[in-house]
Amino acid sequence: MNVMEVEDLHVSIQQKSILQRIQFSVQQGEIIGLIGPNGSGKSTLLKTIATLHHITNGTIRIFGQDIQSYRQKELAKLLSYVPQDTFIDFDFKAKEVVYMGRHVHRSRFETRMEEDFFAMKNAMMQTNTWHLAESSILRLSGGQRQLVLLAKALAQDTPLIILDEPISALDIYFQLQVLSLLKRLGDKGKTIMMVLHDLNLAARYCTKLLLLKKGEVKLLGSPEEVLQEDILQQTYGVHTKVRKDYVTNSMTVTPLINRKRKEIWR
Ligand SMILES: Nc1ncnc2c1ncn2[C@@H]1O[C@H](COP(=O)(O)OP(=O)(O)OP(=O)(O)O)[C@@H](O)[C@H]1O
Repeated sequence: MNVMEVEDLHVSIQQKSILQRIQFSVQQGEIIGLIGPNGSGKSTLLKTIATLHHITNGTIRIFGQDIQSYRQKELAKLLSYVPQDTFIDFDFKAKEVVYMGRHVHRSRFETRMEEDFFAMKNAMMQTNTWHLAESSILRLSGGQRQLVLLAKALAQDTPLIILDEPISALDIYFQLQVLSLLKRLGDKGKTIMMVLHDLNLAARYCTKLLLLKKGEVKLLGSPEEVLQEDILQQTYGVHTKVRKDYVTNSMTVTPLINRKRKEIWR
């Protein structure tokens, strides 16, 4: 089933073209790793899908319907989004932040139901944050806050989950916990699209990689198809060695000194 189709998408911000001719589709259960150099447009693409940026041209369809024709609440039942910046300025308990993910399932004056409690608790258990439920979000570490915001997205219980660098503040234990949780969700039919900078983890946990360069899709394919030495050289300007890791059985990328560019670091 086609969960998302993006057709000839162009996005300009303040008259500057950021995304051009973006075209791809995403099927149910896929875990798409959005990769590409700094400034290539990854966050802009996710924000545009989350309707935070105006579409200059083209179409994004979610479950066959143009995202611009959805009412906000309807779309929030289909798509949850966790931004790169997880700063929260209000003194909420962590569990209250996770409960916010449930708002889309209730009218404004409706009280919380038992199922909201279970969705909140389950999301916090899955992300190893249940012990932080009563803590103020202001007193959590950056990594703990990132996990709580992931829990909020899980509590929202949408078929499509969009995450901007969901493991950027996490130690290696929690990186693997989160990525294997997302993989299990993918196996259960959730569709996930996330920005990752770590190409090795992207190769290991994503079913497909979408490579952006200068606001355009350079390639969409399996990790084997996308992570090729010449493609990485052209996109990142870095010489790499790519091979299959015999422990994880996934592609692994080793960046090497780029002799041609005479870089000064070693
Ligand atoms: N609100 C904005 N106003 C003006 N320019 C913007 C805005 N947001 C992003 N840009 C520009 O759009 C381009 C793409 O930015 P974006 O954040 O999407 O890149 P990215 O691939 O997510 O980068 P990174 O890997 O560094 O997070 C950059 O040149 C950036 O300066």
